[in-house]
Amino acid sequence: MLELDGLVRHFDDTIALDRLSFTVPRGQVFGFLGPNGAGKSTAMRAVMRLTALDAGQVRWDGATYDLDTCRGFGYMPEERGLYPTMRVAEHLQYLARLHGLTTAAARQRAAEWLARLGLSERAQDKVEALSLGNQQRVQLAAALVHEPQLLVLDEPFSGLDPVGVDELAGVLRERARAGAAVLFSSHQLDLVEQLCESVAIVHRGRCVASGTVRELGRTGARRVEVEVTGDPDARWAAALHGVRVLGTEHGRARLVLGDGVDPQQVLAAAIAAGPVEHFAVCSRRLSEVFREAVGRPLEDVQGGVPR
Ligand SMILES: Nc1ncnc2c1ncn2[C@@H]1O[C@H](COP(=O)(O)OP(=O)(O)OP(=O)(O)O)[C@@H](O)[C@H]1O
Repeated sequence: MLELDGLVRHFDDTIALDRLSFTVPRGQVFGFLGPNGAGKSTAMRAVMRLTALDAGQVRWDGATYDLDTCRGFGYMPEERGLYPTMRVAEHLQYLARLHGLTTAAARQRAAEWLARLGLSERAQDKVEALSLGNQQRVQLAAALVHEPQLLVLDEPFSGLDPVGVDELAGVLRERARAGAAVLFSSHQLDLVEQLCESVAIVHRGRCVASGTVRELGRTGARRVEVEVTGDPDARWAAALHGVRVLGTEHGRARLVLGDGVDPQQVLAAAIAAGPVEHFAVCSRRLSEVFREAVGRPLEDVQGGVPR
């Protein structure tokens, strides 16, 4: 288990981490979310002992640890750090050796991970000859090559094509099933919602929401998704007390119900407005949880259209 406990980090007048605390259990793919500049990369660098803390502690399996322990972790930094003129396979073997593998094991693992990430044919190419997305795959292979028990990945999905996204999601699930703790940052909330059991949302250096995606979705005002034939914008709902139309998507309106509003009353109003094609009481989406947690309601950001 990885524990971030009251982390504080200042850069001159900027407070990058402001008593940040959350826990990443083993066996989970854990999403680390937050707006630009919220403190995600700084927190990940602190986990890897690459930045000093003004206060707080990071613990792995209950104990503080040194830089040497970090060599056993898998880390993909925000600033990608490969040697451009090294050949892909040679580069991975070199990094695997740095993580303590024997020459033979390094060669074997490098070949396995290149195959897994679809890069076997590029093994003898120089890193700089690869597209950005493929360089990213090499960087991921570098974080995975020693099959670490803790993976810390800073925006690992950015720049990957949809096949690459699926492959990486599969790899992260597999590592978690093998007992590793997997912490990654992302701005792709739909992907995080599908992939992660739990998330932490950081804003201005503080954890403003954390828990399982399911629990977080259940908190807050209830949502209703409804489709009335001929009225995709749910004009009928605007007149209902305590009901707000968040937006429409594919002909279905998403409504927020205030305290004490009974979904059955809303259903009755929908039926009165016309034939009801669809009606469902639903949880908050992660994108809605996120926007509310960072203080930017959905309608302020997207003109009311949920995505
Ligand atoms: N080396 C540094 N010197 C000065 N300020 C820094 C430094 N590193 C980070 N900061 C500041 O700390 C705050 C947190 O930055 P950080 O990079 O951790 O955010 P982030 O959540 O990773 O953002 P993004 O999603 O844009 O990558 C920002 O205000 C940033 O400008």
